[in-house]
Amino acid sequence: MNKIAIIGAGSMAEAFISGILENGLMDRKNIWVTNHSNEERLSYLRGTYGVETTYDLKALFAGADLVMLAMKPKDAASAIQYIREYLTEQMLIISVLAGVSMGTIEAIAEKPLAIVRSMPNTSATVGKSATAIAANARVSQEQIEKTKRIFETVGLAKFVKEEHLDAVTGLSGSGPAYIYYLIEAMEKSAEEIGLEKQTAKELIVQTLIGAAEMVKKSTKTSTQLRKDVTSPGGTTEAGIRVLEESGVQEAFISCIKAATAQSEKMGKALCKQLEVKRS
Ligand SMILES: NC(=O)C1=CN([C@@H]2O[C@H](COP(=O)(O)OP(=O)(O)OC[C@H]3O[C@@H](n4cnc5c(N)ncnc54)[C@H](OP(=O)(O)O)[C@@H]3O)[C@@H](O)[C@H]2O)C=CC1
Ligand SMILES: O=C(O)[C@@H]1CCC=N1
Repeated sequence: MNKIAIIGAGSMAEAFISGILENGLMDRKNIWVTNHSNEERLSYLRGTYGVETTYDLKALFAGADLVMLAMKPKDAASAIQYIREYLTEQMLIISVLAGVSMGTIEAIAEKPLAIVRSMPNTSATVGKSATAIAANARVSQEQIEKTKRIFETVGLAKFVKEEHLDAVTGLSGSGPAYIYYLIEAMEKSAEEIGLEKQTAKELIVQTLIGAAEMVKKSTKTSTQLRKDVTSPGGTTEAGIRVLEESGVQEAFISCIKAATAQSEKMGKALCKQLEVKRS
């Protein structure tokens, strides 16, 4: 791989920089990063990872065959407009923007582009992202393979149809937050029932890892695995009864649907913003 220009220097950008370097996929001198205006952040990335940082667009894009869009969706229109003259059809554009379609990116850039749209999650920071990726028709087989290699440096990478990416965003993009929410509840209850904080944390973490491994490796369904824990008249039955009475499973389903709808809404809002600008 030649050179990547990363536009946006936040947590997602850092996860990819770290993953690419740890896996020896690219030389640090070929990873170039820019952001809107936070020079301190660029200095941190330069100091920590030895990557190149700049606000000089000519230098940023010179020889770049990969461009990663890693700003917030609300900043996408202005950021892409700002760099559009440097984007070419030969480059591969990798987007991690929630809710922003490949068509919208081309519309902002006002030119056809080879784009992959992805939805990773913050577990990319520890190489454990669950990432879904879609590619448009201009992306070559070689670029698909490149993309897969890049995303596999931060975890699991699965190709899906673009129409499924909003649902993926609601499910696994936001997913870590749902799990942290559950962990918060487990931590609070551990404190209330008098368990020592550090011990409780270790037990909670191992319980989550163990349950995840069971779902991954067992041939049983998650429903069956839950039933296996639940002895008749026992503790789990008493606990699950409270969850059922409180409609917790339905609430989780509504939560994922709401996040999916929000991803769709964010994409539409950006389209509207563009229409308003043009009219
Ligand atoms: N966080 C998450 O869980 C996930 C996020 N995503 C997606 O990843 C993207 C990035 O998220 P995250 O890393 O959390 O965001 P951060 O807020 O951490 O970082 C955003 C970065 O974008 C930069 N930026 C803003 N405007 C511009 C511009 N005009 N030109 C260049 N850079 C600009 C900011 O620079 P400055 O600091 O100078 O303003 C900052 O470096 C989002 O689109 C999000 O939807 C995808 C999956 C999961
Ligand atoms: O909350 C968000 O919009 C981003 C996208 C997926 C996770 N975080």
